[in-house]
Formats: sequence, structure tokens, C-alpha cells
Amino acid sequence: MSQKVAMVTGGAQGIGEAISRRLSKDGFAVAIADLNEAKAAEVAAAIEKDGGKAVAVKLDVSNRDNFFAAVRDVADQLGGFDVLVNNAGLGPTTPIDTITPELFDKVYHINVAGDIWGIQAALEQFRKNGTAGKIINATSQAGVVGNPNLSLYSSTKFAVRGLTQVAARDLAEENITVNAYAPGIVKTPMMFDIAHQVGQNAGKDDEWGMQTFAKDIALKRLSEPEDVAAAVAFLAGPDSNYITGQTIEVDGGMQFH
Ligand SMILES: NC(=O)C1=CN([C@@H]2O[C@H](COP(=O)(O)OP(=O)(O)OC[C@H]3O[C@@H](n4cnc5c(N)ncnc54)[C@H](O)[C@@H]3O)[C@@H](O)[C@H]2O)C=CC1
Ligand SMILES: CC(=O)C(C)=O
Repeated sequence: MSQKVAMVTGGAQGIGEAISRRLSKDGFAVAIADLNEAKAAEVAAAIEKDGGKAVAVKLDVSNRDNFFAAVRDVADQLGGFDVLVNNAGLGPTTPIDTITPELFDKVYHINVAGDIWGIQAALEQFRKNGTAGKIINATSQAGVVGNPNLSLYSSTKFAVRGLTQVAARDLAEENITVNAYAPGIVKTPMMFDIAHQVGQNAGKDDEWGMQTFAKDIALKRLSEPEDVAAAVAFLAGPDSNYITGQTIEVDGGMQFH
């Protein structure tokens, strides 16, 4: 059987890097797609050094043409296309009165439109090859319950959960599943930046900013990117074949339903 191919957007650092490394360990050929081409290439090289198969592609997820071209390129280079992880996202700290039209456009284009373009581009390949593909979108615990100071970000992540449900229904008859993962407070550049901003806005330090989020974690530790990658590996693999339209919360017990 030929090696399955997964593409991870925002794969150059943080959660996306951990997902790329984990999917490689699970046997996927991996495409690391990121705005930061140099860092994506470093991750691809590290995976290859560990014996995996990986390529780096430059991608701006907010550009539809770029997304279609990148997916075609990956399918050509790696000989197929089975899984898309729509992981790239922006997480600015935005008290409600600070949101500008420019910031709204930027964040919605990356966090929401980017996922739509990704689904469309992956669909083109799945249809071409008759693949029972899997699409996996990054939402957040902040897309399950509104978080203070993150109105713009939180609202995009609510939208991603909605998009995941609708796409799952629309694509089910083509045997394509669409699911999402909702991380909690993960040790990545994005989260350290949010903690810094929230702390600074309150006249406090970064640790105080982090604790405003971390105090709600039942398991009493911040998340490693690998915690999230493990859940994404499940959604990318065959054990999740009968699951679609769902969001898996990987937050150490922050949100309960
Ligand atoms: N860190 C956390 O605590 C949480 C993160 N998430 C979500 O997980 C995902 C990954 O987050 P982190 O690893 O923390 O973020 P990060 O900011 O550390 O890394 C994001 C990566 O995405 C890339 N990227 C940004 N804009 C891009 C674009 N337009 N096109 C292609 N690549 C782009 C960046 O270059 C970077 O490599 C995001 O969707 C985020 O919203 C969700 C919940 C919690
Ligand atoms: C960055 C993020 O998704 C949080 C705080 O949940």
C-alpha cells in the first residue's frame, strides 16, 4: 500500500510542528506548509533526518489560489493527498474596543477563510483520486466558550466549529470526514504572546497573564504541543473513521459539556 500523505498548515512551529512530527512517526509522508518557508524547511529536514518523508511548501492560507497551488504541488511531490490539517491561525489579543476593520479582515481571512480554501483545495484532490480523505481543523477552547480579551480570535474559532459541522454534513456522501481539535493553553509562541499581552494590559507580568488562563485547567498543567498532536493523530488515522463533524477538546479539562 502506498504511503499516505498529510499536509499540515502552520507546520513550522508550535502545535503544527508537533503534529507534523507525530504524523510522520505514524507513517505519513508530511508536507509542512507555512508562511515561514525557512522554518518549514527546517522541520522537514529534521523529519527526514529521523527517517521520515517530508517536504516544505510556502503557503499563505488566506490566499485561495496559493492554497490550491500548494495542495496540487504536494500531491505531485508526495504522490497523493489523504489528510489536510488546517492548523495555521493568528491569535491577537483584542479587547472589544480595539478591533479595527483591518485586523478583522486579517484574522478572519486567515482563521476562517483559510480553512474554507483548504477544504476546497483538498476536495479537488480527494475527488480527482477518489480518496476517502480527512480534514482536520484547529479550533480552540476559546471557540467553545468565549474568552475575555480574545473577542476577535474566539469568534473565529466558534466559526471554525460551525464550518466543521456543515462541511462534515456536506461531504459525508463522498466518504470524507471533517473534524476539529480544540486545544487549551499550549506552550507555543502564540500562547506566550497572548499571556504577555494580557499581563501587560493589566499592568502585570507574563506569568500573571498565563495564570488568567491556566487557573481553569483541571489537570493543573499547561499543555505540551504533543498533547494536541496525539489527538490529531487519532483524527488522521483509521480509528476515527466513523467520527465526523466533531470537535475533540484537548484542554486538560477546561470546558465540560
Ligand atoms: N497555543 C495555544 O494555546 C492554542 C492554539 N490554538 C490553535 O492552534 C493552532 C496553532 O497554534 P500555535 O502553534 O499556538 O501557533 P503559533 O503562532 O505558535 O504558530 C502558527 C504557525 O502558523 C504560521 N502561519 C501564520 N499565518 C499563516 C498563514 N497566513 N499561512 C500559513 N501559515 C501561517 C506561522 O508562521 C506559524 O508557523 C492555531 O490555529 C491556534 O489558533 C488553539 C488553542 C490554543
Ligand atoms: C490561544 C487560545 O486558543 C486560547 C487561549 O485558548
